[in-house]
Amino acid sequence: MSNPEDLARAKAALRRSAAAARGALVQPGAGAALAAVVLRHCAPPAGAVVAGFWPIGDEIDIRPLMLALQDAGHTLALPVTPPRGQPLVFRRWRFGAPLVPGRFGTSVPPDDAPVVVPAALLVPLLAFDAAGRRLGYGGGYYDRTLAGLPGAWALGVAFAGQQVAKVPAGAHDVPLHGIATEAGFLRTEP
Ligand SMILES: Nc1nc2c(c(=O)[nH]1)N(C=O)[C@@H](CNc1ccc(C(=O)N[C@@H](CCC(=O)O)C(=O)O)cc1)CN2
Ligand SMILES: Nc1ncnc2c1ncn2[C@@H]1O[C@H](COP(=O)(O)OP(=O)(O)OP(=O)(O)O)[C@@H](O)[C@H]1O
Repeated sequence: MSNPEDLARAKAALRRSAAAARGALVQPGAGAALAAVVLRHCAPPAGAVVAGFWPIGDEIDIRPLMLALQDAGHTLALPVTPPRGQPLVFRRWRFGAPLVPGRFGTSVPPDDAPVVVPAALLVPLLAFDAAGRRLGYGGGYYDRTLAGLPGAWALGVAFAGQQVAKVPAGAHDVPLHGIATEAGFLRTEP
């Protein structure tokens, strides 16, 4: 997959099929099961600032996990989406603090919430594979963001059914260190 047009086409096709298939994976209790998996198998380092995200559409609900991490003493942050081509900005947030509408239907902390640099990131995705490759919505936001945070620990979070045999990837795609689902933890770093 060396040709950029072929890669873009393959990603677009997988994006369509993965988005169409994800709705059938949504199940009550998945968010709580995901939280238990992460706390047991791949909890972030004590005290780390953890970037989550406010779920949209059919994404797995990571709010039980974020609440458990806050209760364990972590500072939480949520991404604010800048114009295309720029990395995400993370602002501090805790349960009960306000959220305002952001780009692409996201909910984000207001402008007066302090900007923080996360040491660990919970990363949303449409599809993943056993090598830790991920397919997002196509904005390239997480790839740009992770490229600028080389020391950060990136954990993909998804329904187990979002795994595919192979996610097509190019030079910009930053692999995840692991993927947590409601069914278990898959370590993907070498
Ligand atoms: N919950 C969440 N927050 C996030 C992301 C994400 O993937 N999920 N992002 C990841 O980069 C950034 C926002 N970027 C985004 C870029 C494109 C689309 C997008 O194309 N959305 C689809 C519909 C998604 C759905 O409802 O399932 C669309 O508008 O057609 C969404 C977010 C930061 N915040
Ligand atoms: N670090 C980067 N520097 C420059 N361009 C990048 C970088 N990362 C991604 N891109 C570009 O952004 C566009 C979208 O990338 P890609 O299809 O991998 O998005 P995605 O991973 O599905 O989306 P997201 O990360 O927002 O969830 C592509 O044109 C890609 O070349």
